[in-house]
Amino acid sequence: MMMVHPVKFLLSAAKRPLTRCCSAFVSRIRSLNRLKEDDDVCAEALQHAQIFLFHRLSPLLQSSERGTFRAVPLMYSDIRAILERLGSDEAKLKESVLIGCSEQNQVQFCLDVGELDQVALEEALDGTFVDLKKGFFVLRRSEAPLLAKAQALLRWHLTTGFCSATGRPTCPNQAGSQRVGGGGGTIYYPQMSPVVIVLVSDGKRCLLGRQPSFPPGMYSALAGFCELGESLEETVSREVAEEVGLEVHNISYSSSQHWPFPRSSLMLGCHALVSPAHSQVNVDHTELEDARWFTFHEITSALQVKGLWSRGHAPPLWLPPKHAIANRLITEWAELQRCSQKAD
Ligand SMILES: NC(=O)C1=CN([C@@H]2O[C@H](COP(=O)(O)OP(=O)(O)OC[C@H]3O[C@@H](n4cnc5c(N)ncnc54)[C@H](OP(=O)(O)O)[C@@H]3O)[C@@H](O)[C@H]2O)C=CC1
Ligand SMILES: [Mg+2]
Repeated sequence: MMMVHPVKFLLSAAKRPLTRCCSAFVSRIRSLNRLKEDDDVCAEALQHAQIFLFHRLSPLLQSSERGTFRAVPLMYSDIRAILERLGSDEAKLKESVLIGCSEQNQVQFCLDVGELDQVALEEALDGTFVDLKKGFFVLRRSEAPLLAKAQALLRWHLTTGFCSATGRPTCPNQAGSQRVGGGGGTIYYPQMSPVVIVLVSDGKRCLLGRQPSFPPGMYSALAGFCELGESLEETVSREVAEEVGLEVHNISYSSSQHWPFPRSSLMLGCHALVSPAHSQVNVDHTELEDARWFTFHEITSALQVKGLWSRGHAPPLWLPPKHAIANRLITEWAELQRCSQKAD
């Protein structure tokens, strides 16, 4: 198995002095920003960083206990040796893209080696390149967002090699946080799509819908892409009206999440109410296979379902896994119901 050296890139590589009173978090953020701004400092950091390898956008994973996967961070020198063995060279490592910095001050990059032989790489690295759609839900919750971010950035680089206006090549900075060129010196930044996801309640029940592509029995909160010119509240109102024919009020923001499927989205999680007198659902079947109201009892039972079930023993309702913001919204709603039932 490939050894990962415990070398840490000390943030002192960022030479700009930081104010003494900075918290560790602020120091980390500012140092990361410096790496995005200064190609030389970033190239130096790369030599001591953890690098997560991808093959055609599938991350390198190792299976661990109880059917889970874990990410495999490698060091620069390890990857250089493997690249040389497989007929590539150190220059490839320059394509690495900065993705973050751990709490232990370990700078983290990712690199796609999709042009190299997958089987030979997997043998050399003692791991498997796993489709993120499969790997995401069995990765540790601390690792899944990092690999999702890495895949999003790598995909963006793969698809923005040329300027859409001039057709000329664009060139990344060393951190891979932007691409410049295309003839006019235009700077291109990674793009993502804002999406609202809303848990609608009538005070006693919550409304969930399912798309034909969902696994059997799975229902989730309603979601939809923001249109240009809309506020968060306007998107929530429009999506609920379009998909289930209801008018919502009391929209409140809960939290957000980067979501990698099918492409990078910023999921903006909300709660909203409908009046119990106007809660008759009218589903648009071009968008949803079904949508219906669920009671507190149905939701709390579904939240207790753990892991996968055997064929023939599927629960009546299956909710999105804990990695998904939909699960967080449903859990928040159930908690609120529990509190208000206690207060009654
Ligand atoms: N993390 C979580 O908990 C959850 C995440 N989600 C995610 O939310 C996202 C949106 O939900 P969904 O109900 O599908 O959205 P919508 O209800 O907006 O419907 C999707 C359709 O909108 C069109 N569309 C409009 N703008 C875009 C855009 N920028 N990118 C892609 N398609 C666009 C596409 O139609 P066409 O191709 O016909 O033009 C697409 O098929 C999904 O990607 C889904 O993965 C959903 C539920 C839970
Ligand atoms: Mg939708």
